[in-house]
Amino acid sequence: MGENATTHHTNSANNGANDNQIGFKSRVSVIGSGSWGSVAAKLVAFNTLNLSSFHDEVKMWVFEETLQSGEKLTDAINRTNENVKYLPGIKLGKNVIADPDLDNAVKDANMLVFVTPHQFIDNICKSLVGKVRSDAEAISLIKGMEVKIEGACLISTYISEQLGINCSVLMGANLANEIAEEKFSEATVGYRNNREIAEQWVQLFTTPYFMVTPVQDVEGVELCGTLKNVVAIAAGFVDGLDMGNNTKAAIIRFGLREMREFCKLLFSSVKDDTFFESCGVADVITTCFGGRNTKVAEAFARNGGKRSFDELEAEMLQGQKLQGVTTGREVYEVLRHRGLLELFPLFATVHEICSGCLPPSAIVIYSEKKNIFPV
Ligand SMILES: NC(=O)c1ccc[n+]([C@@H]2O[C@H](COP(=O)([O-])OP(=O)(O)OC[C@H]3O[C@@H](n4cnc5c(N)ncnc54)[C@H](O)[C@@H]3O)[C@@H](O)[C@H]2O)c1
Ligand SMILES: O=P(O)(O)OC[C@H](O)CO
Repeated sequence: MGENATTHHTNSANNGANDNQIGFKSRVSVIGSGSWGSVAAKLVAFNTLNLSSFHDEVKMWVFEETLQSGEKLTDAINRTNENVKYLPGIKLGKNVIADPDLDNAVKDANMLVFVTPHQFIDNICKSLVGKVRSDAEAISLIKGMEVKIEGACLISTYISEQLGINCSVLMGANLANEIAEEKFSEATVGYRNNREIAEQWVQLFTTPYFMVTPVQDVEGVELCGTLKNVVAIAAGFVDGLDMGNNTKAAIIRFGLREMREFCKLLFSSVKDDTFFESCGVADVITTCFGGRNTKVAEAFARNGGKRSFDELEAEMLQGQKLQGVTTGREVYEVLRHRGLLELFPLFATVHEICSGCLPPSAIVIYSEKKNIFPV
C-alpha cells in the first residue's frame, strides 16, 4: 500500500503548515460505515489508488459493535474487506482500513467525509473538537439537519462551526446497494465559494459508474437531500394504502413544492435549478420508489399505524437507520415555531401521522387540499 508521502504527521490537531510543498498527498478519512458510508469508502478508495495526489489508504471510522459470531465488526471488515453487517458481499478495496478509534481515524487526514445517520453527528463532532487538522476540508453525505431551540442548522454548517473547517456536501439519487453493485448513478456536490475544493471532491468521488456535478448552492443541495426523506415517508403511506401511481405522483409533486418553499424560507439564496439536479427531483424519485424510508412507511400504513416506526425500523432494517421520521419532526418544529404549519400541509401531516396523532389515511385527505403555493 502506498505510504509514500512526502510529509507525515503524528500529532492529532496538525495545522498542515508543512504541506504546502510539491509532492503533498491528500489523506482521506471516512467517518461512518453504514451502507452508504461503506459505498462512499469504496468509491473514494478506488480513486485514491489511481490518483497520484492522494495517499492510497482510506481510513473508515466504524461505530464498533460485536457480531453474533462474537467477532468485532472492525476486525471482520479488515479480515474480509467487506462490511459484513451493513454492505455484505461487496469488496471495499484493500486500501480501506476500518478503525474503531475516531481520533485515530481522522488523525492526519486533510479530507474528511462525514457519512453517519444524522442523529449521531452531534456526539461525533463534539468528540472531534481539537482533533482534526486545522487545514482539513470536510464533505457531508448526511441527509438530515440539526434543530436546536435557536433554530434549524444544516449538518454541514454544524460540522463547520464545531470543527472550524469548511464543509461541502454531496447528495443525490443514491441508493447505496445499487451503487455498491456499480450501477450507474449521479450525485451533486454543493459548495459555498471555493470551486477548486469542489473540483477536488468531484475528482475523489467520480468513477465510471458515478457521475458527480458541482453546484454552487450548498444550502439548496443539502436541504434537498434532507427534505426528500419526509416526502419518502408520505410516498410510503400511499403505497401502504394501495392508492396507486397517480396518487403517488401527486404526493411527489406536492412534496417537491413544499421542499422548494421550505428551502427558500430558510435560505432565499437557494436556486431553482438545484431542484433539477440529482439532489433534487432525481433523489425524490429514487427514494420514493426504492428507499428505506418509503419501505418502512409502507409497512407502517399496512399495519394501520399500530406498530411503531422504531419497531419496524429495527425489524426491517437490522441496524440501518431511517432519517425521514426524525427529519419530519424537526421540520415540524421549525414550521410550528414560525407559525407556518398551515402552509406546509404535506410536511405537517407526515409528522402528525408518524407521531400517532392522525391515521395513515390522513395523507390522502391532505391530497384533497388546495394548492397552497402559487405555481
Ligand atoms: N443508505 C443509503 O442508500 C444512503 C444513500 C444516500 C445517503 N444516505 C445517508 O447517509 C447517512 C448514513 O447512512 P448509512 O446508510 O450509511 O447508515 P445505515 O443506516 O446503513 O447504518 C447505520 C449506521 O449507524 C451506525 N451507528 C449506530 N449507532 C451509532 C451511534 N450511537 N453513533 C454513531 N454511529 C452509530 C451504525 O454502526 C451504522 O454504521 C444518512 O444520513 C443517510 O440518509 C444513505
Ligand atoms: O433508503 P433511504 O430512504 O434512506 O434513501 C437512500 C438515499 O438517500 C436515496 O438517495
